[in-house]
Amino acid sequence: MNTFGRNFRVTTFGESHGKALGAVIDGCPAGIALTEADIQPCLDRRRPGTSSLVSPRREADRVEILSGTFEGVTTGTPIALVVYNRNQESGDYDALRDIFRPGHADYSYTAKYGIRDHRGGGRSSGRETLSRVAAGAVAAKCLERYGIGVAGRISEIHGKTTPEGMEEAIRTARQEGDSVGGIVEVVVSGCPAGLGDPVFAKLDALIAAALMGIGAVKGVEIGAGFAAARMRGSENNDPITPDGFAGNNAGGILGGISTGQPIVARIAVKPTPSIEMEQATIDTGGDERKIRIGGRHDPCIAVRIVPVAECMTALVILDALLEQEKYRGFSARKE
Ligand SMILES: Cc1cc2nc3c(=O)[nH]c(=O)nc-3n(C[C@H](O)[C@H](O)[C@H](O)COP(=O)(O)O)c2cc1C
Ligand SMILES: C=C(O[C@@H]1CC(C(=O)O)=C[C@@H](OP(=O)(O)O)[C@H]1O)C(=O)O
Repeated sequence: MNTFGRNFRVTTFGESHGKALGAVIDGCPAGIALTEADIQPCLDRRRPGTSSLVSPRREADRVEILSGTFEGVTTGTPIALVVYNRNQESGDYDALRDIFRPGHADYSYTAKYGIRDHRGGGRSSGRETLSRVAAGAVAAKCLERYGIGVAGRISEIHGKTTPEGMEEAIRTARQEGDSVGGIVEVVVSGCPAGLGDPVFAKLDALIAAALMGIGAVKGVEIGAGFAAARMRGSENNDPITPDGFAGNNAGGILGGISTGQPIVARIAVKPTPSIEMEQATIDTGGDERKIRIGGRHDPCIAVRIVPVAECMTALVILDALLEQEKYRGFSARKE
């Protein structure tokens, strides 16, 4: 499955070491002002090679809009977005052709397809997320019309919560040929009450699926999340007052439907699987092997995942908003 969403439908294509990656959006409302300049800043925040704390792969990640706009405005037809790969250096992966990297998707990918593009993980590469960010930037532009914003931040790296502590944890891990994980928080502001379904397509379920669908995300919590399991009802319930909710343990969602409060989601991001430190694994023939992984890798994916998490959340919120407009539009016509 390479398509996401019910109304604002996004199909992504491409591989990390192929010719290009991109997205096709079907269902974008017409009349939204949209040029590459609306998308590029999001891609710039995600791209590798921007500091010593991220993968040194040098990619400009310039986006081109191929279709779906006329004179800088969306036409309601499919929007195709493309970014060409320029700095693959696929030779880094020659030694990994027949070896499964622990923690990456090599083993399970082979189990599923029986064939694997070993260069950079192919479709399972974190680079695929540039396609979602490009599409998410368009969603965020649409959400501006409704006064809805999505903002993410790193709240923790390897247990450290100060900027200095986080940076040191990453640098130390990298020096030791290792990697670290972290926690990223995403907040949706300005979201109206009433988005999401009471069953199945609950807004929290959709957000969790969207965020868990990003590589390296191993946990999602909404509002108080796992901490709620250690509270009493009297502590966890957000009192309702004539002026609104006093507290937001619910994270802006009750019964799968937005309450109008900020929507708060947090994700647990695992340490980068490709590390230089020696690891035990097997090759495609099932024989024991020891590997040290070279090439260009992120020492901490949490650093780069922030715009990806924001964009996936924006896609969910816009999709839910368009869904809600169907209901509201229908009942308005009945009146
Ligand atoms: C933005 C981003 C950057 C990533 N960078 C790397 C990397 O440099 N090296 C690596 O081994 N994995 C990296 N990953 C993680 C792998 O893509 C991911 O762990 C792998 O696909 C296995 O999927 P899973 O962790 O969800 O099980 C990155 C993921 C994201 C989202
Ligand atoms: C290139 C990006 O991140 C890549 C994500 C990634 C992986 O295995 O997920 C592995 C590395 O790429 P490669 O070894 O294929 O050059 C990272 O640099 C990007 O996000 O744009």
